[in-house]
Amino acid sequence: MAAAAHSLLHPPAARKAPTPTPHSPPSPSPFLRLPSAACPRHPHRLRSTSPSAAAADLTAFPNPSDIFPPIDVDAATEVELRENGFRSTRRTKLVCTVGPATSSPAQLEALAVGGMNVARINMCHGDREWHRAVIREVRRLNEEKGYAVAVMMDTEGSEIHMGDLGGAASAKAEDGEVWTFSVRAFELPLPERTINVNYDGFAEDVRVGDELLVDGGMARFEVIEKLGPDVKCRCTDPGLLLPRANLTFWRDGSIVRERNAMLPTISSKDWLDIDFGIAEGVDFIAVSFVKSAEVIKHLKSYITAKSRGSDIAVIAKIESIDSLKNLHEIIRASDGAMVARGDMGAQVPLEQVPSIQQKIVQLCRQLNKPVIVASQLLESMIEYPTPTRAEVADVSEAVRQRADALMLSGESAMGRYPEKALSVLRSVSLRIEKWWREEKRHEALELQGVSSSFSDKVSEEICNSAAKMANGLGADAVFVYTKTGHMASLLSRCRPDCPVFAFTTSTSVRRRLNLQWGLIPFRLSFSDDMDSNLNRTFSLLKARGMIQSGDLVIAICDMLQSIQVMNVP
Ligand SMILES: Nc1ncnc2c1ncn2[C@@H]1O[C@H](COP(=O)(O)OP(=O)(O)OP(=O)(O)O)[C@@H](O)[C@H]1O
Ligand SMILES: CC(=O)C(=O)O
Ligand SMILES: [K+]
Ligand SMILES: [Mg+2]
Repeated sequence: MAAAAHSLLHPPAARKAPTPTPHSPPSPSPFLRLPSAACPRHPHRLRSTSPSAAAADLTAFPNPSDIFPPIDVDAATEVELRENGFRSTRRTKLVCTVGPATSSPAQLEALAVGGMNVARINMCHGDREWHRAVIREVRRLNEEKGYAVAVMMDTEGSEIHMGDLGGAASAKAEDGEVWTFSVRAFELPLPERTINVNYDGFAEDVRVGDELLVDGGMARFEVIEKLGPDVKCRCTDPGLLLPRANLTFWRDGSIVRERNAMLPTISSKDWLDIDFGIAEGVDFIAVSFVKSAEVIKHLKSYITAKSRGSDIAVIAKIESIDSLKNLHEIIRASDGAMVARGDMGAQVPLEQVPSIQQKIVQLCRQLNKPVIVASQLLESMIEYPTPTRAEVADVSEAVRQRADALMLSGESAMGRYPEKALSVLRSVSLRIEKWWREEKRHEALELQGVSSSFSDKVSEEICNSAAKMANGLGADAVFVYTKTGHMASLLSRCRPDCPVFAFTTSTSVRRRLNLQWGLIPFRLSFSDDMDSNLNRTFSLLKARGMIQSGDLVIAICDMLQSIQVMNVP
């Protein structure tokens, strides 16, 4: 299949919502007694008419609820597959923080069309009703329009931060101005140049002469006087103060961690938010300011007990010095990690952030955990319609490191150009991935074994071999039939040259696979008869224009420890 040329920063014309497949409507199978050939939930999706597919449906899956719809893939991905061919589909996944700029149904749909794989909501901002409305709208889009956008809830955590500025969108601190940072509760409106601080011990812990950094240095103050609960500070680096911005204080060149180091990673408010997330069925919970593996293990067992079967993935946000000390254990205990460069850059010298990013990305790959690179990737696009060259280079570097996902924060939450920012991530990812495939494919990362049990080791070896064969033979795709998603993630870990079509029976596994590099997750019911699975998949995908006769496919499966190589008939 010809790869369409993707021009940097000039993505193809904005795509419309998917249109009906251009096939003539098939006649309904006599066995299935369907009212029409169209899927009732997704009327634009036509069912396959191939006799072999119908026969496979009938023999392996007699329950009609398993058959509706026979195969399901994210609508935006389907358009991309049909337009560009699957060799050039995007491998790097995209996470968008949803905020006031993107919370309406139309804005959310525009992000889904633009390739958002995961919608992130940040519990630092907004109230639960607001977040509930966003989660439900994403679910509705998935149900009614055929997208497969997953939802990630990000906890507030209990680090020190400012209050909400009495409702103002931002405040400007100018050089030399004196501001009051206070732990008092104020009546609204807030007195002028006053900032509320959420941590009760703040006024006791800081000392005159300390430096106070807002958002890791977006504005800087010097503590000049302490008056009971009030701390007077002079602005030494002017900047914009945003609601609930993070605060750190520094003494003699290092960050001060007094009693606030003892604050729990998951606060009582966070636990309530987590209950809310479980009840709303989010796919991922990202835990802010993780310090140890214990908190991740605790949360995972809490989720298991509370959510009875539905598995929510726990993502460890690496954004503090403590998390760096315990990096291996934390990542091992988690289902994935986020390089949260915003707060990280407030805790370690900025020049260390790039090497820390690279280290975390590589470690996650070794340990087979998806990793998200987050914060300020396209910061200038909060205000401007094009990124800086340096931002494009930063995005390129994260793609080149082969991180699983890139994340937009303020760019999509409250910026002026959320869709443009997303399209920049998309086109830079596509361009760098293509360049990598063409030029850099020999710079492979030496992967060590990650499995402990014998059967997992077998799965891992099969995935390694399948990926190697796919590269060696120039295969068009690897197909993996997986109930839990585990084999799909092992394949993704190999970062093969071709995309991985991951077929799974469960919608929640399918949404979780959305975060992993190079996977195109499909929901499909399948049996342990691989020949019938393959025939059925080929005819379903061919009917939808997603594969063609002659395409070379390598197929593996959870249940059978074999590798098949075949051309699509
Ligand atoms: N739900 C929301 N309601 C209002 N504003 C929001 C919301 N979500 C995000 N924002 C705005 O977008 C900005 C960037 O969002 P983001 O989630 O990246 O915040 P952050 O403070 O950088 O992240 P974190 O708190 O996880 O470190 C926030 O500072 C806030 O101004
Ligand atoms: C995303 C986030 O929490 C950070 O960068 O700090
Ligand atoms: K957060
Ligand atoms: Mg943070």
